Amino acid sequence: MTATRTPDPQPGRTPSPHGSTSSAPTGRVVAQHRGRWLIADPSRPGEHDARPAILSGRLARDPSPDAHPVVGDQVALDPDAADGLARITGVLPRRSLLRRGATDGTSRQQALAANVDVAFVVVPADRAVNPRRIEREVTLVWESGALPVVLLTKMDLCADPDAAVAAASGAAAGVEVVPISVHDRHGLHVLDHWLVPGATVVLLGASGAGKSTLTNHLLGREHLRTNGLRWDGAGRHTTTHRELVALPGGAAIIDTPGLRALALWADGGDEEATALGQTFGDVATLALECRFADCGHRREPGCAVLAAVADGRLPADRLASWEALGRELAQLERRRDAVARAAGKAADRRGAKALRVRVAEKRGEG
Ligand SMILES: Nc1nc2c(ncn2[C@@H]2O[C@H](COP(=O)(O)OP(=O)(O)OP(=O)(O)O)[C@@H](O)[C@H]2O)c(=O)[nH]1
Ligand SMILES: [Zn+2]
Repeated sequence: MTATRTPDPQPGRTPSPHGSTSSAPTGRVVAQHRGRWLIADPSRPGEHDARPAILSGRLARDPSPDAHPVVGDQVALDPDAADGLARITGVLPRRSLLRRGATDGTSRQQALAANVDVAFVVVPADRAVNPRRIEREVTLVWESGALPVVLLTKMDLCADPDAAVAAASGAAAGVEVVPISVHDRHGLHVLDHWLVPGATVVLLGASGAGKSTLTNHLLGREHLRTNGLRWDGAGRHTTTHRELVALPGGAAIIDTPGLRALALWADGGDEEATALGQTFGDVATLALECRFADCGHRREPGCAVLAAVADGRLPADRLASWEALGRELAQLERRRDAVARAAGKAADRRGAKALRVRVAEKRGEG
């Protein structure tokens, strides 16, 4: 990723959600809290000078999934409300959208962060690398439209660095794997590659993986001391958590509760097949060699996937994981709320595809 993007629209003048040019002011959602959204000037992402806003009546009544803004969104504003509180009138087209599936067994989803460019999948190397978890998280990131990058953390505590890198690389075909240690300051400069001005990043990963340690390193001490988010003019602050925060070099990081450990969510259509195929490129490539185009890779004659398992080229666990994630995605797809299917998805999907094409081009260049 060598080209520097300028994702933020020019302050004050951006395409409206409907594509026409509008002079409505815009801003970026840096935090969301009990019916209030904290909006920053798009030219200065981060918590500084952010101001509170609520949804316009029309937007508040919009029932379509993903209609309401989340952290990272670019929004159109009506600044002229009589009570001095800005109204969010619309959400501008998204480059990506990270969602988490419902934890209650329904097909309800929750959008967590928008316009994320790069998701660092944080994997601790002080213990055995878990390829199944990497497969899941990388698939979810591809699905969102962001670019996944695997960070192997705590390399200073890693017993067998080569084996850890090999295990992580094997789980995420085609995804860059970066070994780092915040403790030793090892490998951290490599992250500058993605932390370009205007980029938005998130860290995903299990508890204890090293996300906070890395976030604090990236933010620097200065930011930690002034971590309060302003919600009103009365000097009240919330200090419970960070949301979207500007990094010293001009990138921004989104760190919200619930984003760190995501359940898989399928977007429907061909998207999940694409995301799965990107994570499991090796299996997908093998499957092209199966005798039958609709091979289920169970007991079919001439199955290239089973042949690869039999002679050790493909770990049986990886095949099982591919099948399990495929089943999970198919099940989510079946349970999906019909409303969600119909409403508001097309624009999202086009955005995700466009970004994926850009990412693919960039990876091809590099
Ligand atoms: N030796 C060493 N320890 C590290 C490194 N990075 C993080 N740790 C330690 O690993 C532990 C977990 O790190 P955290 O940053 O709290 O992990 P987390 O992913 O934020 O965990 P949650 O907040 O539970 O999601 C802490 O004790 C850190 O000090 C590193 O590079 N080297
Ligand atoms: Zn097969």
